[in-house]
Amino acid sequence: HSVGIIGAPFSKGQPRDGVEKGPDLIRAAGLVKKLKAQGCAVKDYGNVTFEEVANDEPIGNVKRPRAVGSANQRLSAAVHAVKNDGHTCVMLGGGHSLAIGSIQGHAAAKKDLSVVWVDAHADINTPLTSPTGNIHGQPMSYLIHELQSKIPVLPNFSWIKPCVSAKDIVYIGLRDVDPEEHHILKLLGIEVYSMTEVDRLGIAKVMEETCDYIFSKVKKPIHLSYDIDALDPSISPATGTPVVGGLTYREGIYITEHICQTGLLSAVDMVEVNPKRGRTEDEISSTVNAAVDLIRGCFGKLREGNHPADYKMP
Ligand SMILES: N/C(=N\O)NCCC[NH3+]
Ligand SMILES: [Mn+2]
Ligand SMILES: [Mn+2]
Ligand SMILES: [Mn+2]
Repeated sequence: HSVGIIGAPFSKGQPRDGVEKGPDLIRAAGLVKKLKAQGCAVKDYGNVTFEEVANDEPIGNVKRPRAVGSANQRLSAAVHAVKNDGHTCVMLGGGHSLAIGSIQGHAAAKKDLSVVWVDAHADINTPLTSPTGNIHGQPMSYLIHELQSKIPVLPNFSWIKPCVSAKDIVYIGLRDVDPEEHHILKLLGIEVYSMTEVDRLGIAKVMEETCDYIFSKVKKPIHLSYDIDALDPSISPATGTPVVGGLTYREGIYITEHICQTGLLSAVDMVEVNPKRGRTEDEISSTVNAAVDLIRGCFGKLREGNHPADYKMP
């Protein structure tokens, strides 16, 4: 596996700061070294620098539109470059509003994508349905062809081109969905494996059905957007909007192992790690270590163990 890492220390899609510390915390936990140890070629492209935007007044109830739009435009260019260099892109957040730039930049390089969104939340409010106006609850709405008639003009958002079809999206882990989002999911017929389906089917069947669904038509590169709050707060408490009844560590890892074995993973986001939301160092390290382990699972780490193809027994 050839991996390109981008840090996106950005928090303005949501009201709680601290999430901008995610990229460097994940690096400090040894991500690059561990990926190299499991046989990956890794290039760390560093952190995207974001411009300060003054007087970023809300538009309607959409908060910090100019900062979020500008940050995602820069992130989009960075992801596009990593893909053009031939790597699988790992975007370390930062808040989930960054999926706008990550998916846009990925689509600029790869055209048609499948999106697997692992999250307690659907993040599919439009600017007009969002109860809070926080853009990290809205990123998908800016990306989906079928929702474009519902998106108003926003400053610094004009560069965004819708690039994902509703039929190419699968959600896993949902358990805190706004009524307006639920209506959108049903209206668009988007494939959803909420925690109910995870309980009913078990994670193996969920992943089998997910892959059957996204491969039922032509096979497309996979964009895996992983919000750490998909995991149960007992594992990943240091995050902005924890929700009880989440994925176990084992289920979370199974998802990444299964996606890896498809051979189609083309970009992964790991977002919403927020050290300021951990009450103890242990809570922070549990959250950060889970993020690292999930990424390692995306790139071939198996719980049965691994050994290099060229290993020669002494
Ligand atoms: N973690 C969050 N999204 O994934 N928070 C914002 C969405 C709340 N409805
Ligand atoms: Mn955000
Ligand atoms: Mn999210
Ligand atoms: Mn979430």
